[in-house]
Amino acid sequence: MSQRRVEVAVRVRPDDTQRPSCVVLNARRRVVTVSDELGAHSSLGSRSYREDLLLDADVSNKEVFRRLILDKMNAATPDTPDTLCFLAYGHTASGKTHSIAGSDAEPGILTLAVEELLRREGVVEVAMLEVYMDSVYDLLAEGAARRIRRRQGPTGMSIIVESLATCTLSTVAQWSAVSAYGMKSRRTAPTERNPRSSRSHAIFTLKSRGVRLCLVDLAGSERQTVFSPQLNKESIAINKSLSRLSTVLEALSVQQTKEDGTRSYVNFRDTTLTVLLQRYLSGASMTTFLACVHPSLQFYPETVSTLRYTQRLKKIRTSTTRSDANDISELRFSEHQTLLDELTRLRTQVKESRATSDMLAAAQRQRIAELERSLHEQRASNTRRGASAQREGGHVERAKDARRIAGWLLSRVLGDMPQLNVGYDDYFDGYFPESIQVIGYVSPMACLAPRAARDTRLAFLDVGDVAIGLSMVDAGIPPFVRLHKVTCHDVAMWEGHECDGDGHAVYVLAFFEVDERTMEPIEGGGAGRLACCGGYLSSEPLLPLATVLCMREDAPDAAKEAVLQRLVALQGEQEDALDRRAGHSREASTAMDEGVPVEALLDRSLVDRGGGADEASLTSDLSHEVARQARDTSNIMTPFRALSSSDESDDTSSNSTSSGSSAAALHSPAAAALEDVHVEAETAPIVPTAPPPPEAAAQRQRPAESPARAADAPEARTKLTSEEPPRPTPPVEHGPTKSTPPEPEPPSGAAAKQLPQAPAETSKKPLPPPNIEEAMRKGKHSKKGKVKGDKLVKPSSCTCNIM
Ligand SMILES: Nc1ncnc2c1ncn2[C@@H]1O[C@H](COP(=O)(O)OP(=O)(O)OP(=O)(O)O)[C@@H](O)[C@H]1O
Repeated sequence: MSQRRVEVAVRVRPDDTQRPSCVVLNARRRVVTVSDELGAHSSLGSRSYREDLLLDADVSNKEVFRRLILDKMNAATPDTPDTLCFLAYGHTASGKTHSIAGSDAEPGILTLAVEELLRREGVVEVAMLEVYMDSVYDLLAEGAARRIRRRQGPTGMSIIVESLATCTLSTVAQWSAVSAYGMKSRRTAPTERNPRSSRSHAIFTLKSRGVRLCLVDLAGSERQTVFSPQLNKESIAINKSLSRLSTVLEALSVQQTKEDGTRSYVNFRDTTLTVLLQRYLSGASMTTFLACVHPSLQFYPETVSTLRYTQRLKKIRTSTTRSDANDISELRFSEHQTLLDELTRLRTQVKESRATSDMLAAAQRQRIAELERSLHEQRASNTRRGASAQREGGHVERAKDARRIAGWLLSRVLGDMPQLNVGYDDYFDGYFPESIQVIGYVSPMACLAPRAARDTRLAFLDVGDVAIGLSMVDAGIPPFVRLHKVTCHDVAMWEGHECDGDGHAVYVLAFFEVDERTMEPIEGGGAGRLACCGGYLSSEPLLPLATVLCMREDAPDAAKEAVLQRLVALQGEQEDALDRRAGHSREASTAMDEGVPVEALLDRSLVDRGGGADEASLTSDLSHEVARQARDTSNIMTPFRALSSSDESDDTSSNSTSSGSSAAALHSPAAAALEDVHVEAETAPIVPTAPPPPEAAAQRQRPAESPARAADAPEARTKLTSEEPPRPTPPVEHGPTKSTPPEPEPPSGAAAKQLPQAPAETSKKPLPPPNIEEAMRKGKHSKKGKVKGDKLVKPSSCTCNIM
């Protein structure tokens, strides 16, 4: 006996347009009214349609699933068809795909059905296909295998889709993977009304022991107003298949039972879609049509058309037919047993992998706790350090600014006196392969204290860019960065160096001291390990000790000079910003803006120091700061430690009159120069000076005095410095050769233009007495050669140290 097995539900999606609504639902009477109060589509007027079920815009997919599928699954009896079919129908952008496939935020009916079947039976078989331009494509197959053929089953009622891939699933995770793959394979395209409009009809089949489900996401009926050959072709195919479906439904709705008990003929063969849906519309299933509508007045004609369609569906009557035994969707008993076995095996696997992941999670939790503890400790120690810095010298921020400016002034001195950097340069040079040369570096002040010993507790990061390297001194680097070990010589593996215009590579390496609390070596061959040296992983933000610029040794000097000029220019920009903030004069940076060579900056800085009262007091502040930092090695930004006495016995024996790390740092050649700057700025009037008498030169070559001695004898220091000529650098003795002092090497290039040749011609402030001979006597021969024979010379490519 024929009966009604097609149910119709109307779902109104939320309105995303700013237009008035044209749909009113009367849930009690189950009537939808579509009205055009503004008369925009007056010819159609207001219509009412009675439906089986109404779902308004607040209803979720879960609720739709419960009311339209779950309730039927629960109410199934041996007399009802074992197949449930669910078709989403409606115009474009009305919410069909949202209902069936859902979104990341809201799972669709398909996922909810898979989860339910897995819960009930532990296993489910899934197939997905799409009908595109009247051809069938397997959504779970790849490449050419996607296009598949259909054929009539032996009884004529069923359709067999040949070689359709089916997946047997036992977990939700497996389903997630399968559905993501299948959905991605669907043909979609942006259209006028839907940025992800389905260009095909999709049919999803779920089979388990008791139930089989067919979910159909029909492509939306649409009118193309924008000309696009492809979209138009697709639209024609979509509208044609929907129109044939409509014809079939119309025929079914008026289908008569003949005298011999047979039913009048309905032609399903015109399109692939109707062929595939035949069994679901002919009594072998309980079928639900979900008519999706958009409430906006803009979609008034489409909404009326969809609801008219539903009226036809309500008239369809079918007689029950049983499933075709040869249908591919049939699960046979032996298969069932196999599936149960597989299910048991998979469940055991899941249990085991859960145990493993529990162990991993416990280890990770422990590691996180450790990291949090050390972070906490470090924060506490930073706070203590910050508080003591405030007690000592006032505001921390101001001290930082002063340090930067002081560092810059000092770099001008050192820029022209590379011999004072000898220990520092050698320190970094010692780490790199012969082919790589250090050409400049950016560092906080106290790092200038040379460290002769090769200390392997250093790590570096190739930051790839001079500007980034410069800003890192202040900003630091974020945590969880992999750093190279200092011994890493595999230059090809250093990341992302920049190249100058002529293709000369510039390596910008930020150096960090290895701290066991915040950095750990990466052991084993895991993915996090650097292939060249293994590397360290930092778990905390870090501030570099120094950022070192390197180039290939054989790069032309002009290229090296250009990189340094760029560094100087960048530093100038930073200094400008600081000046603006602090309200200082910009005069000091003018030279950099104009691109004056590094050598010339020394003179300009000395002239600046001879300026007005404000500058003099600034210089005095700065020189205090310089000296203070030379003593202070505890700052977080200056973790270079002082020279140990075993490393530098010569240094300490010749220079030191006190002990302890700060004293050691102070008596390095650079620190001696700093001390000189300090004393001079405090006491010396700035006067043009005469060339030094030989004794003064000899005096200048003596070891630097301790701060205590300097403070005790300001007169002597004043006298000494006032007698100092700024240039030329005196000859030095080196090694065993104690011959006649050679002539000082004349300055060359830009330096020759800028540096005074005779003291009488200049008003520049005299240079503090650097302890050059001491530095040279220490025998720190840079492999780049800062000493030639008995002569002290500038390196062929200048080294610039800028803070
Ligand atoms: N009930 C709803 N709740 C929230 N968002 C919805 C709802 N219905 C539809 N949408 C959203 O509207 C947009 C269009 O919906 P969807 O893609 O489902 O339309 P469609 O009817 O399948 O269109 P087409 O036929 O062009 O493929 C999507 O971004 C979707 O998330």
